[in-house]
Amino acid sequence: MSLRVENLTVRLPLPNGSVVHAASDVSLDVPRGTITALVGESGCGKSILASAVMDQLPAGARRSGSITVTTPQGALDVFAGEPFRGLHAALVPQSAATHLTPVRTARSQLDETITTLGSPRTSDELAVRVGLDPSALDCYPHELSGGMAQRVAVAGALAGDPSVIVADEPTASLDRALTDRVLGLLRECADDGAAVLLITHDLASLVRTGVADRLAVMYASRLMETGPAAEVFDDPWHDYTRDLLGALPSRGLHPLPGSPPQLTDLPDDCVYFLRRPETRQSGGPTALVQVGDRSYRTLREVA
Ligand SMILES: Nc1ncnc2c1ncn2[C@@H]1O[C@H](COP(=O)(O)OP(=O)(O)OP(=O)(O)O)[C@@H](O)[C@H]1O
Ligand code: NI
Repeated sequence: MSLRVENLTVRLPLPNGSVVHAASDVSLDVPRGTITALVGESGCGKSILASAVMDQLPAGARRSGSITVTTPQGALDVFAGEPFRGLHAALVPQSAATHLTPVRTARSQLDETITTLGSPRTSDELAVRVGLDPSALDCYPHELSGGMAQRVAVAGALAGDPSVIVADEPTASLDRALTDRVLGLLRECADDGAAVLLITHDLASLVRTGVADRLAVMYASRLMETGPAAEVFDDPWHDYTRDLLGALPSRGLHPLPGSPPQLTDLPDDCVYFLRRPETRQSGGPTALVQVGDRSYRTLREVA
């Protein structure tokens, strides 16, 4: 019941000949019973990592490395071509509204998921699990509020009792109260034994709810820092993490300098220094260095 990403590199060739560096040597462990939050600015590669975990990379993607989902029945290589989606690993999509078909009730869509997966669950049982009155399932998606639709999507993800849950911006369109409910739901899934990868750029909610056990910070296709969430929030080691946290309203709303880089044909060097020349940190090949249960990407000092 865990997720292990090892040395995952994903390259997306574009028609114009350039190549998007969507993930570069990413290694990440999400043990059972825990939530790891993957954060970073728009376009840094978070959703590509989610797609890789679900073996749903865009056509033409080149990848190396491995992703293993450990289930009660054993370890499963997600790139081996065996069916596993929904059963061993499930995705909670960003927008339930676009995920659900408008012409059928929530119940009929949930029932279809249950049947396809051969799950012993019932749609009423799943509705209750996610805090929905079962009668809400008889609505069409447009009759549901954003928060209710999102809970239907979570119910669908839970239908197969997955060992691994990947939630890609599951609270993007929700207000604070509903955000906290959906995050609370993911917490319950983890407490029941799932390994949860929560992708979000809503750091404020993470700080407020304390829902994440661990934090992984991504920048320009690479992990910059990982560690216990509370420790990283209190004492970020990498400049990028520090700047990202400094942009929070509770920490002074200091905007990050510049804008995120294009991910086409990135150098092997660490690129955050390009946005922060005053840090006097140069590029040069970098590495993620492990110190206890934390890790951070090293930068070479300018001599
Ligand atoms: N199908 C695709 N073909 C080519 N490039 C893509 C494709 N999907 C994503 N990319 C590129 O890969 C990089 C990573 O994208 P990704 O969607 O993973 O970012 P993200 O961190 O999830 O951003 P956001 O927070 O906005 O969702 C971006 O540069 C994006 O433009
Ligand atoms: Ni994304």
